[in-house]
Amino acid sequence: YLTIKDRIPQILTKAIDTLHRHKNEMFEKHGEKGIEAEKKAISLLSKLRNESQTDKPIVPLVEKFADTDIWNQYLEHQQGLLNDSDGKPRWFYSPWLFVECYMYRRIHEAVIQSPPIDDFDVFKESKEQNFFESQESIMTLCIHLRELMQIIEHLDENQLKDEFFKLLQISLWGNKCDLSLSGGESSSQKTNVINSLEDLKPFILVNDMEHLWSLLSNHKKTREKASIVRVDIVLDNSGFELVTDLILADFLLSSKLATEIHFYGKMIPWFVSDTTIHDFNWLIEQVKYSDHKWVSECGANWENYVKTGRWVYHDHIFWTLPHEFCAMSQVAPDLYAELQKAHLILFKGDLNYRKLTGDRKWEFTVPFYQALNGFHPAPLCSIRTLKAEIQVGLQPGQGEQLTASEPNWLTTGKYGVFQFDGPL
Ligand SMILES: O=P(O)(O)OC[C@H]1O[C@](O)(CO)[C@@H](O)[C@@H]1O
Ligand SMILES: [Mn+2]
Repeated sequence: YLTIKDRIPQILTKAIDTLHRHKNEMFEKHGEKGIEAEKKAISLLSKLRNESQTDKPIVPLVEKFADTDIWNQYLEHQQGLLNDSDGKPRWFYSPWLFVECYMYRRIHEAVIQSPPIDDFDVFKESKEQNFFESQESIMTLCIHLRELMQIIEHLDENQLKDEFFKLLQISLWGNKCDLSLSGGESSSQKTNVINSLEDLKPFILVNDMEHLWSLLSNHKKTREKASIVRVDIVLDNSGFELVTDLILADFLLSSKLATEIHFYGKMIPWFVSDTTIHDFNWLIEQVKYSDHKWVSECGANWENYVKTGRWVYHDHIFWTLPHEFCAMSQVAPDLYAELQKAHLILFKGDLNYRKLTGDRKWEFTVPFYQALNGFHPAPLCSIRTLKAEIQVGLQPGQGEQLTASEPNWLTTGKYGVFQFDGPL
């Protein structure tokens, strides 16, 4: 209710304002046609805002795009779920996950209906701002990584495990910084997160980090010389969070816990801050051109991993569909088959958790395995701070206790989980 009532209008208003402010740039690039296109996109977004605020029916997509038919089929499926046979799904009377995804897909539709500005990312500015505002933390993390690289060969098992756990936790708390929860308002990282890790530990409600370590360190011990250990990361937000993920990915290679990292991002701008291929490349470039020698070395290494294929970035339209992940093997069998090649899949963030668990009102004690509802492409782990009212796999009484002491514990991003599924 809060998302549809407050966040969506706020995000749309911000998108409209962004288009307004780029008017001159569009004129310089495309002349009068650019101005016309900007006007058209604005009017489509205003219409969208009005539809949502007045609880209009959710209408099919009209503009042809790779996923238009799948979306419209899904809409029909939603309609089929309504008891009332000629009732249409509406903004305030449909599943949250579906409506929220639909809103971002309609923003994209407004933009692709407005050539020549059809590649404009209305959230790009906010994502870049998040990166620049987190500069100091990013620098601290990159320097930490470079220092680690110089001694990594000399670390014993326990020390390596400690470092692995540190970088996992940094990537977890990096997930606090998304922009859709704050309605697109700035949410950057300003404190030194490395020093806060010990204080934050009590807020990790499910902590399966040990499983991740035993899985990867066993592969490292038992693998043949030229064989592959592949870790896949389903990315969430660009900016600070993406830096924490790339640092973890760099460490996995340097520590030889993995030999290949595969990343998955979004094909269209999504939930304000989610990473697209453009954001991914832009961020690596930014880090590479840092004035600080060690920071820029990180960027150069990352670019090199991409060039040499040790880091692989994948696009797939499935990630911006409204479907829960248990539908993946049906809806996107090629993607499911790709994920099956991983030795471990890390799912970053809250939206991925909602899709892993089908965004259902599960009992807190339901096992994660059960909530995954048949989605087991490979051993997987959700790394997520809690921003939505879904949590499974807790100890009996744990959820109730939290509710009694902190009514908003599920939605503030203060708590986090490392939740693992796979053979032990
Ligand atoms: O970037 P994350 O961690 O997926 O968080 C996004 C979350 O913010 C919200 O958009 C807020 O409504 C949730 O729907 C979503 O789960
Ligand atoms: Mn996100």
